[in-house]
Amino acid sequence: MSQYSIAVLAGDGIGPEIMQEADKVLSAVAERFGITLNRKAFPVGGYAIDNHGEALPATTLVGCEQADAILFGSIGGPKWDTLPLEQRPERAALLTLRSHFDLFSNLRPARIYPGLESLSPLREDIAKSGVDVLVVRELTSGIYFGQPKGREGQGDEEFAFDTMRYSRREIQRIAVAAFEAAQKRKGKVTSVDKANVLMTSRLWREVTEAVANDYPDVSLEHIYIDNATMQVMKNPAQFDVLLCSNLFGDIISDECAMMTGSMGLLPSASMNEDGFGLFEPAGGSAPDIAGQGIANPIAQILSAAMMLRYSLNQTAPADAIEQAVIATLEAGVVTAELLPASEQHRAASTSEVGDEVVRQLQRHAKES
Ligand SMILES: NC(=O)C1=CN([C@@H]2O[C@H](COP(=O)(O)OP(=O)(O)OC[C@H]3O[C@@H](n4cnc5c(N)ncnc54)[C@H](O)[C@@H]3O)[C@@H](O)[C@H]2O)C=CC1
Ligand SMILES: CC(C)CC(=O)C(=O)O
Ligand SMILES: [Mg+2]
Repeated sequence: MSQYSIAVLAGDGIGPEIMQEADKVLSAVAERFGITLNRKAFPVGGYAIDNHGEALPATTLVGCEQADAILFGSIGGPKWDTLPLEQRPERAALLTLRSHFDLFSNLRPARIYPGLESLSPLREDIAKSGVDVLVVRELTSGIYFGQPKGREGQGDEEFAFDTMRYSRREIQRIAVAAFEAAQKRKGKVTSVDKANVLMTSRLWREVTEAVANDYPDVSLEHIYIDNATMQVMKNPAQFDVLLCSNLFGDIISDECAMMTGSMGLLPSASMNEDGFGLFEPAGGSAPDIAGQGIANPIAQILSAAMMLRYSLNQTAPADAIEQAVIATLEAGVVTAELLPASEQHRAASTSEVGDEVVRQLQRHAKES
């Protein structure tokens, strides 16, 4: 029997609430497909600072090293915002994990499913135009990691600086990931940059064009980030794979999430060259809605599906979860943020959505 070990890092804010629903779904899918998914929870983020004195305790890192994959919730929140940058949960835990495991390839798929266009805030004709975008974001370099960064000077002369830095090798490997993804999709890569002002973007263009020569079946176009944010609203169906640096991918993937209706719908996979990965919702800890039982658990559930697909090579269970999620949305079992003000009375809670995904999984098992 296939057996896997998963390090579960729920984190802060809505993290533990939505992780509980992903856990239910993993139990159901394991039972249906006869696989063993051993999950072990580890502290991370603000919770770990409060209870263990640091955002990424050594036991958590070792637990992740010993696992086949990491299922991550979200971290951070107002309570830890005033800590020095290097101690904050986002940098001390999440960026450290990404860097430690060399998780350079971040996949963020955003799709408006036929029949579910009403969930999108986009105008109906745009929502119905066939929106299916994969953001491929470089995740371990660029301005989030470049050195030097810091603050110097005093008074009005005080200044702060970050360094945006990319090597040829770093651009090349994420470009290859984008082209290979495009080969399995519609065969189009749109590379997002700011080559009219940034040196890193000029190198980015040069390298992506060189990589494109190895993929004659995939077309490559370039777009400036400012125009890209506009085009995603105006005509998202023109895009297949959006290849982005760390910063631009962070920004545009939130926009792509909203195209589908909610930040709470967008899962992500962060992979290294060995196929090891961390799987997490693209959004954050949502402190504005945490603790109310109203957060959308779908991004966390779909992240678990991506984990099964990409790190554990369990395609059928991953497909089954994705189908159960679509069936749940089609059945209208959705959290409040997906509904207009006039329909708030029919909003489902976080756990009701998780229960419905499990029910749909079990229903489809009986039918098949
Ligand atoms: N991977 C991670 O752990 C990330 C952590 N963060 C951290 O999270 C905290 C909050 O950051 P924000 O900028 O507010 O971004 P956020 O993504 O947490 O929230 C932005 C908006 O989306 C909504 N939202 C997000 N997830 C949702 C869900 N599952 N269901 C329904 N609505 C949802 C929130 O309620 C909020 O209105 C910060 O401390 C930030 O640094 C931010 C992004 C990623
Ligand atoms: C800590 C941040 C870089 C996380 C984030 O916003 C993201 O990965 O989308
Ligand atoms: Mg982000």
